[in-house]
Amino acid sequence: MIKQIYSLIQYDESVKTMDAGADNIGLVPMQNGGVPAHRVPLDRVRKIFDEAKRRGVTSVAIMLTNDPEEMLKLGEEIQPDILHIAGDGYAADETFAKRLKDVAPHTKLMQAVLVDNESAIDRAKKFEPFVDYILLDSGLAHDTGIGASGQTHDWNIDAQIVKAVNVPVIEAGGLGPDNVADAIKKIRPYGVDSLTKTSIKYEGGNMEKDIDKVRAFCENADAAAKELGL
Ligand SMILES: O=C(O)c1ccccc1NCC(=O)[C@H](O)[C@H](O)COP(=O)(O)O
Repeated sequence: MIKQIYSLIQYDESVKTMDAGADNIGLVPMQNGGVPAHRVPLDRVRKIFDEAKRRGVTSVAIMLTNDPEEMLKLGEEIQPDILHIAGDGYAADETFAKRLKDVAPHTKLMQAVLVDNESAIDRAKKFEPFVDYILLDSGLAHDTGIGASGQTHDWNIDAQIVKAVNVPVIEAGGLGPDNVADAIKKIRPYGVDSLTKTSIKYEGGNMEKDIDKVRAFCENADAAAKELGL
């Protein structure tokens, strides 16, 4: 079971998050979009992703800009393991996937799908031919994009999507140590993601990871997956 932990800002918390069991770590490289306090300067992104690579942890660059040219430029500059499109104004298409391969040949593409009703099943299927991962999420966040809401959604729809698409699915939206095992049992995803419920949030959008919660999230996810033989 892949445990994906967002959104890292500082180098030290990134190291502690990897020590606590994260398989994928995600952050928002400096861009025109997203919560200003979450944006990470590119020199720090490189330092964090270099450390992830050294440990065999997967690096994810979260795209909240709605400009595909800016996404491709960031992909080329950073060469992350995964580029995750999470904005609500632009979704990947076949042309984007090909252009990303040209500029970042080893970077996989993850597309967020907003699960608001059953039409999400067809929307997820549309991405299947050209993305490497689908992330199912709640939203919309009050400030931007799909996600970071801390809210769950209808898991029955997610379970249908996991069966309907032939792409690894990461489950997101309101997951924390308390409910990650239930989500895995109900949905049987490839991976699980957490932001709000494994973070301490401060005024002005500042936040840091709560490492005890990150560790509990990873342990509970692994225990549920083991119980199910996943
Ligand atoms: O990572 C961010 O800063 C972010 C900001 C605005 C929208 C989405 C963002 N991240 C996308 C993610 O995939 C989150 O981890 C996912 O939405 C889960 O969030 P939560 O429900 O808060 O656990």
